[in-house]
Amino acid sequence: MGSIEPAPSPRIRLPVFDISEPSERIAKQIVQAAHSYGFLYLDPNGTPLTEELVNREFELSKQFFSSPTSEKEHCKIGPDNRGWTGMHNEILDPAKQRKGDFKEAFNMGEFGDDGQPRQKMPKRLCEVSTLVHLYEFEKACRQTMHKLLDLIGLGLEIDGDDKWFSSRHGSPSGCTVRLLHYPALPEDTEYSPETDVRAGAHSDYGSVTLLFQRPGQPGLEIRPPDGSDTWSPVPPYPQGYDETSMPPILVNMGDLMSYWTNGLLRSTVHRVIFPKDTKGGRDRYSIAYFGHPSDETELVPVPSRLVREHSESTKEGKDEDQGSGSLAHGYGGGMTGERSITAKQHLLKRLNATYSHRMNKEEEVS
Ligand SMILES: O=C(O)CCC(=O)C(=O)O
Ligand SMILES: [Fe+2]
Repeated sequence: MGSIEPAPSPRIRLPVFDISEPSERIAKQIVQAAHSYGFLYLDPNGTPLTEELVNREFELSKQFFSSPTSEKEHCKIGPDNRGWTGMHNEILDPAKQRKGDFKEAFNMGEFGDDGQPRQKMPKRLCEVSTLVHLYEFEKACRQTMHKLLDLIGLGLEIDGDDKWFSSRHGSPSGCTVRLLHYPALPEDTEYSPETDVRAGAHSDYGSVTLLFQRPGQPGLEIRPPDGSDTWSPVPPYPQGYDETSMPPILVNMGDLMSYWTNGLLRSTVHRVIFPKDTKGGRDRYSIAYFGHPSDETELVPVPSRLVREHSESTKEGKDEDQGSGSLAHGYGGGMTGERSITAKQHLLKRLNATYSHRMNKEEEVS
């Protein structure tokens, strides 16, 4: 008898928000989506992230990843979480994966106020006009994050401070632009779709993540809100979206946002798989902007009636696990036990966990 096909993934319809005219109504809807799904789409309209800016970032990403391994190795990732990490070097869900993620990535930390990078940059990304662009892209991501955070603050009815979140997202911080490349699998490669994945199940560490996807390069899946042990695809274009323009920006809440709101905002577990129909025959490129609060921000409870009410209603509940792949959401049990760690301590804690799973071997990028 042939093998049994896994049950089809339930489709969920994430809302798309146009924030060109921010309002209380939109703010409430964003908070609702961040609570229910932990994920939502942003129409680039109303953000400084133009098609030109995003396309250029992807072009540079392609150029960098196509450079020889020896060049990329000059900028190998270190404990500061900046630089290049090669194929199978990270394993995001060690309990489930047979081998490391089928991906390579390049992390860029914050640029200085002078527009210069604070890390060793690869040859391909060193030209003056390239650095100017990379700085502009990072700035546009930061501005978009601030606008989104102000809407989240408004939707959460934060006591007397419209900029509660954004004023806590300055510099220095762990904010990172991450270029990602998931190479196509050669035709005859043996792989098992459930254990060999492009990025294992995980939740993000920071406050909010912006994710840029490319047309025709699907693969991202999230745990559905009902907590079931299935996966729902999050395609580059949501249903009914005008596919002649660039894909909307995907936003998700990270562990820190969940921690800060005692789980009111959901840090949803997600993964990236090889598309089932093309048998992994196509490369996927994506770009993530991981938003983090300023390093010294103390993670005291968010002063919001809604967060307080949520905390009351879940007081009886148990602490949740931290980012396990089998859960619908990540680290949400923030307000119990010891508190008041800083954003930097929070990030280091999570990075240390990842580092113990990073394999310190020489990588070959095929
Ligand atoms: O490539 C993607 O779609 C997602 C990447 C991701 O989830 C991550 O790097 O945290
Ligand atoms: Fe992620």
